[in-house]
Amino acid sequence: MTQTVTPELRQWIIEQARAGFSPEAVLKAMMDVGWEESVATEALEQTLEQYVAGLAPVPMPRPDLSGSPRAIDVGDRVVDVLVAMRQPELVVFGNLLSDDECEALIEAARPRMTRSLTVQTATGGEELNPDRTSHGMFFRRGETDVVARVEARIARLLRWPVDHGEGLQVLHYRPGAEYKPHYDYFDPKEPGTAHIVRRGGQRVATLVMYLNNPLRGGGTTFPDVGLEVAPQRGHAVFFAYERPHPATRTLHGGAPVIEGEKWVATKWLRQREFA
Ligand SMILES: O=C(O)CCC(=O)C(=O)O
Ligand SMILES: [Fe+2]
Repeated sequence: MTQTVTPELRQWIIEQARAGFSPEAVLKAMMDVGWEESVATEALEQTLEQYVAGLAPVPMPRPDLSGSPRAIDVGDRVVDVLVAMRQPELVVFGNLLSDDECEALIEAARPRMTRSLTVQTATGGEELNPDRTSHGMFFRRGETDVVARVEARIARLLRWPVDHGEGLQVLHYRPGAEYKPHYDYFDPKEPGTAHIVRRGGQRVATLVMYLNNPLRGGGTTFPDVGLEVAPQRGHAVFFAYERPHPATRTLHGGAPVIEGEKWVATKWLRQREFA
């Protein structure tokens, strides 16, 4: 006797998937009530494929690169698109910040710099990290006029609300200082992550803005793809990670500064409002 796959069965399969059951578990449940393995497998594959294809894409911060623009007008400035990459999803921008804005950010940050800490996903606290020998500070969102202006510009460029962003972080590297390769998302396997993402959800994208010109060294490296972005005042590198997984190839680091010093401002974007 041939078995037919009804709309009710397809609906049931979708409900099981949405409840978090693995395809293997659903297959076993179907076979337990008498479905032939080949029919059940086919029904599962077809139904889930159609279901996933019909899902709305997850909204993400990203610039509008449709039509391959050479530059993007964000209202108060025309930002150059210098490099765009798919894997990792990455864009290098030129002319995002004016020299005056870079200077103002450095001067407002300078008196508040302390040795950089990293969020410790094991506990949800913060720790001194030997892989990170820069000094840093955080601005509150909108803390100064320049901060507010830059944040509003980023929101228009990346089409992501200001309130979904963390406060701007400023980092200062002296010769020899570096930030070893790391991911910016919070590792889902670490016990502290659940607590961290309660506020604003995961990090889904990063914008590193260069505030000065180191003489040598200090690029932002992406070891998985052998890419190094030169730190050039007013430029920025954007990269996005739709899920917190190494497959996004967003492993990156701040290469050691060889000569001169390096100042950057980092904006991390969250899934939801970061209150
Ligand atoms: O300094 C850099 O180039 C990278 C900074 C960075 O990775 C970060 O702030 O998360
Ligand atoms: Fe980073």
